Amino acid sequence: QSLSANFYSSSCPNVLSVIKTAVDSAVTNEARMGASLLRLHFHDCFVNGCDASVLLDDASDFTGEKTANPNSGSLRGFDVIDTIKTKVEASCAGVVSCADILAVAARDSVVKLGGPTWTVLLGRRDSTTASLSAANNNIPAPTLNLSGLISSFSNKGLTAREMVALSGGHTIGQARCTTFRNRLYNEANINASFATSVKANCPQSGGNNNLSPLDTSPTSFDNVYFKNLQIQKGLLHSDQQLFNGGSTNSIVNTYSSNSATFFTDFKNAMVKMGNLSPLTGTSGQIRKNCRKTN
Ligand code: HEM
Ligand SMILES: [Ca+2]
Repeated sequence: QSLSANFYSSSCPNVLSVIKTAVDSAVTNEARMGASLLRLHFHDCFVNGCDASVLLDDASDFTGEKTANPNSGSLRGFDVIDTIKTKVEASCAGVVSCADILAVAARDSVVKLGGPTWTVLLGRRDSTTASLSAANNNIPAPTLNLSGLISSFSNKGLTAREMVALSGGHTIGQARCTTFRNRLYNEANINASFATSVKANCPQSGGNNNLSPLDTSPTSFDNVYFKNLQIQKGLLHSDQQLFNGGSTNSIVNTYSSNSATFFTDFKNAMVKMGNLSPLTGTSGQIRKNCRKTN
């Protein structure tokens, strides 16, 4: 089976409005939550497909993905997903998957922060297991160079251009000092005054969890991330790799000068990422609680 826009139109007609209301309220309360929900969907889809594996706590028969290196002490938004799931279960028990809730919440987050909208295809089901090792191996690290970033996305069937568009997700949200310290203190392709100001909150030792914004407008989904890359103000090593004289410089230039092109490419790439190996039909299950299998 393939996913479809109207999957819940008779079984749970209000599901999209329930999710939107809850996301709007969570993002109004804390803008960063929109970023966190977008990232949750990405970290779900890159690990054995969009099957809500990222939401599972450790269980007796598997270790969850929450303790994987890219996720531990970093992923957030699980409580918001739980709140949404409780509301959805109240009107449509056992019908809507956690994986679909994540995909819709990611879209609604982007829209709430000023980004493009798109139709989320639905009908994903939830996994009955999780993979710590796949999370460690498949989620790209911020230490990767351009070639590593391109291969990481190409392993998921995504092109270099789609990798650059999706990296534009870093137009919102924050990162911890531990993920960009080496760039601040040891890299040359960084704007000097930018490095100085970020160093103030990310010392050479200590402060691992201190946060800095991923672009200079971290609560607006816009193309400022790409404008920042052009002036060597990428926060992560991996961000600046997209504009470091290589094959993706021209894509960054395009997105920087034309936000409509960025928005179109971003939403198309989000739909493609959202289609990564979903469980459909009778595979998997509809979890009652997103944190554990039924
Ligand atoms: C291209 C490869 C990517 C790498 C190496 C990467 C790496 C990272 C890192 C290291 C952080 C900071 C985590 C922390 O300090 O706790 C982060 C945050 C974030 N990432 Fe990525 N990421 C990538 C792609 C993506 C994609 C494709 C999306 C979504 C489409 C995305 C969305 C986000 C968001 C929204 C945040 C901020 C989350 C928050 O504030 O809670 N990233 N990423
Ligand atoms: Ca921004």
